[in-house]
Amino acid sequence: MTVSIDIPADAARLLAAPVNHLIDGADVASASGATFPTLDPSNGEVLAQVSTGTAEDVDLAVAAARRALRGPWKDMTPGERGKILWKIADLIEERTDEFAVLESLDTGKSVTIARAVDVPLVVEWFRYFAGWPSKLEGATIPVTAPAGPGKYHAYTRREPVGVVGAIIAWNFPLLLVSWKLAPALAAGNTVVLKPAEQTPLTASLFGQVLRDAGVPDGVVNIVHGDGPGVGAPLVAHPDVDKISFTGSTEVGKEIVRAAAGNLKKVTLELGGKSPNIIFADADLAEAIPGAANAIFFNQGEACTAGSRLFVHTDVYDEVVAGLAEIARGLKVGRGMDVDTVIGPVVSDQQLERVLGYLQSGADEGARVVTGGGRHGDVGYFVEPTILADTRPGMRVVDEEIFGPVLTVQRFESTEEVIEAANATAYGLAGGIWTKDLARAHAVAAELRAGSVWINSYNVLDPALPFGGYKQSGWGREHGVAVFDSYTETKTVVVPIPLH
Ligand SMILES: NC(=O)C1=CN([C@@H]2O[C@H](COP(=O)(O)OP(=O)(O)OC[C@H]3O[C@@H](n4cnc5c(N)ncnc54)[C@H](O)[C@@H]3O)[C@@H](O)[C@H]2O)C=CC1
Ligand SMILES: O=C(O)/C=C/C=C(\O)C(=O)O
Repeated sequence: MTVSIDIPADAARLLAAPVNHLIDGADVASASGATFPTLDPSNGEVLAQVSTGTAEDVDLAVAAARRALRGPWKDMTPGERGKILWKIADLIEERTDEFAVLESLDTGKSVTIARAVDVPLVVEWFRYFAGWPSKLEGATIPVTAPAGPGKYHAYTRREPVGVVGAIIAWNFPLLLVSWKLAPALAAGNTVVLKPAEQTPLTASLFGQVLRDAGVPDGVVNIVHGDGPGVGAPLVAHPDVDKISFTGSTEVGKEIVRAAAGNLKKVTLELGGKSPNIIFADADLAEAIPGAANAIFFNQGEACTAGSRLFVHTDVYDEVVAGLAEIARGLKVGRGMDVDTVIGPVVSDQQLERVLGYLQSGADEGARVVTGGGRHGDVGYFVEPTILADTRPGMRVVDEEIFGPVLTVQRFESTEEVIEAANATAYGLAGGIWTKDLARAHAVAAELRAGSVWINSYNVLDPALPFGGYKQSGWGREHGVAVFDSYTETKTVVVPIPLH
């Protein structure tokens, strides 16, 4: 019998009222008064009405964020900022069920996974960055030119970049909020957040948490709406100092062009088509479920998804058979059913995209081992799919699908698989499964990717730098590395006369 989760009372209240913007600490409707519906991807029904932002709302939010840079936020000690970030973590943790349910309803993902993975990770992200405000140090630097040593005292300060525009995607809506806001706030910036139009709910609940945590008005502003209506004016805004973006490579390129007006800083966390390599000596009892999880986690809607599997020819048939057995056993269903593993993809548009890829794979000669089509005829469900005997040049191999679809290719030599793994426009992540750790490290060094997991996959941590080579992005998120893009370094020089 399928057990479904009930909607907690607080979450139900949020769904009943219009989901508004948060501007200068106030819950406000759009200047235009317009709204749009956010839908439940398991059945296409309306979950809530959301205010539709425009450039006018963006202007108000940016002005509030600019003012807040000069307000009480600026005068707080690093310790006070750290305490606020820790408080945000505590409040999210207390409201785990509410956040998990809203995330599941809005994205379609499993509520069980949202509760066990998404929300706890968000809490960890805020706790990790709560420790950083007091550790953002400059340096004292000895100078040689133009004067001799000892004549000048020179030091650096780490200062906030200023107003950050954070534009995020729909696959991990709350987690992406934490990836952008925790470091931005730790460094003393103020923020205008634009959630994805498909998944506005947890950002709205997060807005309530901010007030309860004592974040001063205007430090974080949230404007809902679509890319052209809200994202584009935010990127083009002359009073925004930095854009931090997670989404498609195509929009990432548009953002780079649009940010040129005031040469605002841009960091991009974009798409991927990550290789996952199983060598003949791998522990297949680990590698096969590991490869399945690498693609099917979050319905394949993960930028890091291990979507191109390379298997040594000696174990190819065994691996493909093992993967097919796992894929056939995955429970596809509503995210709100506790035993669901594969929920619907986020929207009808995403469903059409994924089905289009499945059709092109079939047309181009991929062998459908299991899955290959839509699951049911209500909601946006896709069957967990394994396409074997695929090759470069097929769209399913070359392009990011962002659904539960794995392509499998055969290889014989290490050199051959390194070349094939790197033959992609992307460079976000990769996986290597082998008992030969010397080979694993050698191959890890050759992969052109920002994260490589050995005998594991998708291990993410707030302390570990994360980002892409090639067209997977610019800059690094998480860890100390993220502060390169959330702070400006100021050099201060003063003469120190001897008398
Ligand atoms: N790197 C990642 O984690 C993600 C990658 N994708 C990839 O992108 C594909 C399409 O998904 P979409 O939702 O259409 O991604 P998208 O890149 O269009 O949307 C991501 C965010 O960018 C905003 N946006 C769209 N156009 C904009 C513009 N001109 N200026 C500023 N902001 C803009 C959207 O409103 C949303 O908040 C997916 O199938 C997947 O391949 C999608 C989501 C996340
Ligand atoms: O593994 C996780 O919990 C989260 C992964 C997030 C991404 O891969 C993403 O942002 O797409």
